[in-house]
Amino acid sequence: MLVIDRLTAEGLRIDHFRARPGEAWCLVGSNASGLEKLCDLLAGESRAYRAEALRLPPELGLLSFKGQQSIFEEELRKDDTDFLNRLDPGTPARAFLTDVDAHRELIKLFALDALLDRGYRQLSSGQARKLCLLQQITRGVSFLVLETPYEGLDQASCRELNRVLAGLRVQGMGLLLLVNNTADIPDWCTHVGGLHAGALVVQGPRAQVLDEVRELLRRQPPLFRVSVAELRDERQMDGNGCDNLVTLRRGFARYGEIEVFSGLELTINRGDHTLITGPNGCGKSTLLQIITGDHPLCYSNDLSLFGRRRGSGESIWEIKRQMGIVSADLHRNHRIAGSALAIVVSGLFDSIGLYTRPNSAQEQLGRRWLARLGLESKAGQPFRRLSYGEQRLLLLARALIKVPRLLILDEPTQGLDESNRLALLDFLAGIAEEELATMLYVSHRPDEFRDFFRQQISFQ
Ligand SMILES: Nc1ncnc2c1ncn2[C@@H]1O[C@H](COP(=O)(O)OP(=O)(O)OP(=O)(O)O)[C@@H](O)[C@H]1O
Repeated sequence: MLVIDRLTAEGLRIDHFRARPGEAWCLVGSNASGLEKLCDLLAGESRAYRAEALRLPPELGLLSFKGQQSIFEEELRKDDTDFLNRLDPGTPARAFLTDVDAHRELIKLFALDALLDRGYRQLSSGQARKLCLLQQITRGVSFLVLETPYEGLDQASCRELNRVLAGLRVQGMGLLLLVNNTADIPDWCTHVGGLHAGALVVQGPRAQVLDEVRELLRRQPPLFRVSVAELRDERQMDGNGCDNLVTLRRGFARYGEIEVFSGLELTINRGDHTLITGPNGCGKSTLLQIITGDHPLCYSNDLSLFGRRRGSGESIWEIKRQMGIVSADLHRNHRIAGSALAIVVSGLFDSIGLYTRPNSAQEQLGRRWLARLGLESKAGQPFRRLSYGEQRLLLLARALIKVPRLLILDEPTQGLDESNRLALLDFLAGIAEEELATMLYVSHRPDEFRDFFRQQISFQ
């Protein structure tokens, strides 16, 4: 049983909460609701709280964005590439799991069976997330806390996860899900609660409180409030006038002997907003990294960007100057010290972190962006200390600050709550209407497949 009584911490207050045996809970809250703070407390990462009681089940498994980031950073620390004379693949996936043989079926359900000998850092973001989920599930704990567990999973994996969790519940596993979109409240939850402005304001049996919880989230105004009209005036580049932004002929990607895709034809002219879909691990991020120049295969592919053949003497900075990028990879690589303001302004320099002193106009522009995200009071706070959702908003601002010609958005709404997600999508629709930028957008969520996309690349 999980017990919380009279708990207060910065940004969080819970008077009374019980997750009793036989109950399956889902707590819902927006990005600023305190949900992530609660997750930190349950993970034992924050000791700055006072409580009459905070009793956690003795065998507790927990999946969170922060936990996943720690695994990634630990893998980087252990990297022995310099000593090995070859790329260090890192800890193999199987080492994260308990009793692989006993869990073969489960591992297969999540399409990880062929990847058990692959290093953690060689997994796609969805594959890594599924591995972290299975790491917790296979440990045989009696209680699981999962922060937005469906995020980043393809549709088939979401369905499987739902089925698996429903089964675990029937077997007596205690479950507490923390989600920020009401669409992610699973049917099998017996109890639901809602956080608002740092407090658990509603909780109870699902049938009694579900509508109230939904309404709570629906009423929450988004932090992301950006007007497309303002951006028109802030546009800094017209480019070289070339309408062709990307042409990839017979595109291919492989890692060693393993082919990811081949024979891919892609043409993106100005206004050809392109949606990329497909299951976890099919090559969506690899394709985008080839386009952004963040993958070594960008040189061996027949690729032209902004009218110039890649590898014809242009600098990567000339290319990056015309792109704005948001991805899970970029997010997890933001391990640098830097304030919220610095991260936003770094978008003008295309660097991870800020190494050039911005002039006052650039700084003012950065502050304007923070205000548009409702984060102006956090300008000086370290990026890494902000919540995952706030970090994601800052990375969006970093990508948008120069109003680039090509916006490359690889699951940009990860970590955003319902209202911010909708606000971002409406904003992108406005960008498309005003022809301010052309978008290349990866998503697993059908509710993000908006009308403004003019073409779709669907990997199988
Ligand atoms: N460094 C690497 N070495 C070997 N294989 C890799 C490496 N990086 C990625 N892969 C593999 O390449 C495939 C494509 O990965 P990619 O990240 O492009 O997938 P994705 O479609 O973006 O997946 P997701 O939906 O999970 O984000 C995956 O099967 C992944 O395991």
